[in-house]
Amino acid sequence: MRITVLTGAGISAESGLRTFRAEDGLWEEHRLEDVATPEAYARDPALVHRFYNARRAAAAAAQPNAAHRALADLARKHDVTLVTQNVDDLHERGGAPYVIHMHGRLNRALCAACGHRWPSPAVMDVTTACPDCGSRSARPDVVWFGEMPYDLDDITEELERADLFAAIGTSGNVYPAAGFVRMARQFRAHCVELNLDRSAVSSDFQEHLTGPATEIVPGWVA
Ligand SMILES: CC(C)NC(=O)[C@H](Cc1c[nH]c2ccccc12)NC(=O)[C@H](CCCC/N=C(/NCCC(=O)O)S[C@H]1O[C@H](COP(=O)(O)OP(=O)(O)OC[C@H]2O[C@@H](n3cnc4c(N)ncnc43)[C@H](O)[C@@H]2O)[C@@H](O)[C@H]1O)NC(=O)OCc1ccccc1
Repeated sequence: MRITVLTGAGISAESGLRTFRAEDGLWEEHRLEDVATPEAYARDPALVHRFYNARRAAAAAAQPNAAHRALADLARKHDVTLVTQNVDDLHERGGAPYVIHMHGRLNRALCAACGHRWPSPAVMDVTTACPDCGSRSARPDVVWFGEMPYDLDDITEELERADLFAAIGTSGNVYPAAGFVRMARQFRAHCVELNLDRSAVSSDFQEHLTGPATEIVPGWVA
């Protein structure tokens, strides 16, 4: 059985990482366009660095939970492609052998001048230099709004050959990720949504498991 799994911020919520749209969500005190767009970075790189330094520290202090570990088990037993919108590394620390980070990673830096990538220092700021070209235009290696997500060709290929597509802890508001369920349906995959509550694309799924990820994901995997 070929399984493609898409995860969002909800799977890391019980590890203490804030989601985006909840009342105490990340976007509460920060306007998305002020911290997660290339324009924001050009306008006020110091603010953007502070935002991602805080998230990098929170992710480093967090521990993978039972949902992360259950997906690692699933990946050891089945032909699983694990795609995440999350920029934390809790899937890997939960034992997942391979993870597609379609929106990038907090623990990697990207040189906006030469494109070089390297393991991110815990704290970055406007003086952080690229170890390759020396220019001081280091940014977090995350995909900002208006930028092309990573590995879309590989993801599309997996969606086309999936027998089962599962979305876990995602609100279905951000594209192209929110459109994956429709692509999987087109290729006759069975689609299941695992979430605390309904999402913006719940009607596209044939099956719904509702509850906290640490409770419903291990049960679904078993
Ligand atoms: C706001 C939205 C309308 N805008 C977009 O979607 C835009 C524009 C757009 C493109 N196509 C469209 C079509 C229609 C409308 C708009 C668009 N998309 C883009 O700009 C994308 C780039 C988007 C990526 C931006 N970067 C992120 N992250 C990295 C940075 C960072 O993290 O700072 S997005 C970021 O927000 C999203 C947050 O969503 P979720 O993860 O779902 O989190 P959320 O808080 O919303 O929901 C949490 C869910 O969990 C549940 N939950 C909570 N606790 C638990 C719990 N305990 N257990 C279980 N579930 C739980 C909740 O109930 C809830 O349902 C994630 O994707 C996350 O990565 N790029 C692009 O389109 O490029 C060109 C292109 C063109 C053609 C083809 C390809 C590309």
